[in-house]
Parts: sequence; structure tokens; C-alpha cells
Amino acid sequence: MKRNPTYLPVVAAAIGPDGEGRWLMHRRPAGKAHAGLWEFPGGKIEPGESPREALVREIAEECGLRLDPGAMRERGFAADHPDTRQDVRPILLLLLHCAVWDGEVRSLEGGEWRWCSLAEISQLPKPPLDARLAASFSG
Ligand SMILES: Nc1nc2c([nH]c(=O)n2[C@@H]2O[C@H](COP(=O)(O)OP(=O)(O)OP(=O)(O)O)[C@@H](O)[C@H]2O)c(=O)[nH]1
Repeated sequence: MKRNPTYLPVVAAAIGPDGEGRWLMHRRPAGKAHAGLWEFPGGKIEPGESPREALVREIAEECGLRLDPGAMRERGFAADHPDTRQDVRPILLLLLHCAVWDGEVRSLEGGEWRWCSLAEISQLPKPPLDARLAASFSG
């Protein structure tokens, strides 16, 4: 029986204070997959990490914010269809809402950062899974 390739787990953050409806978006830098598109920031979950641990690490590395894992809530997920080529792993993208953090945003690994309203996010060009997650915010 043909088996699907193993999903690559990726975690992303909807960072924003409760009730304000603005979220921190990251524009992927040149030279990377999906360069120039706007994503909910985050990255791959390493073996042995929980999604919350991975998110704290990725966000600290990318923009210097220190997220409070106790203030994270599951917000949704989106997954690729498995590719028929065995060398391309489908992505499982988990989205966590984080309403509490410390620090100021700095671009530590390239790319652009912007606080955006949902209306602005809907207009930004996004990778496919981020687009589906963003659409789920408006119901
Ligand atoms: N956020 C997001 N990532 C996606 C989508 N589709 C897809 O293949 N990916 C891939 O999922 C991976 C996300 O991990 P990452 O953010 O740590 O990737 P990266 O290229 O910045 O990191 P790296 O330099 O460590 O490989 C990237 O390879 C990205 O291209 C999508 O729709 N949304």
C-alpha cells in the first residue's frame, strides 16, 4: 500500500493584544521559499519540542519578542494536500494566539514586520496555508 509522506509540523503565532484586532505579520525575505509573501511568524517544530516551545524559540530568534507560553491559545490549523512526489513533505501548520509578550520587534533574520488589521491582512499576498488561516478569522 502506498503511504503518504510524513507531514512537516510548523507552528505560527497570531500575536496581538486581546480585543484590538491587529496582528504581527512577517514578510518572508528574499532567497527563501515564499519570498515576499506575508505570514503569521513562526517556523518548524524541532524533534522533541512542543508547539509552544518551538514558537517561543522561533519568535525570539526572528524578532526578539519573548512570548508567554502560558498566554497561548490554540487558534486553528491548516494542512497541505500530500504531494505525490515522495521528496516533498506536506506541511501541517498550527496557529496559536498569543496575547502576552515582552520586548520590541526587531528584524533579526531579515524580512519586514508590520502590525496589521484583519482588513489589511486580507489584502496582503500570503502563502496558501496562512491565507486559509487568515480567512478563518473573519468567519
Ligand atoms: N507559513 C507557511 N509555510 C509554508 C507554507 N507552505 C509551505 O510549504 N511552507 C513552508 O514551511 C516552512 C516553514 O518553516 P520556516 O518558516 O522555519 O522556514 P524557513 O525557510 O524560514 O526556515 P529555514 O531557513 O530554517 O528552513 C518553510 O519551508 C515554508 O516554505 C504555507 O502555506 N505557510
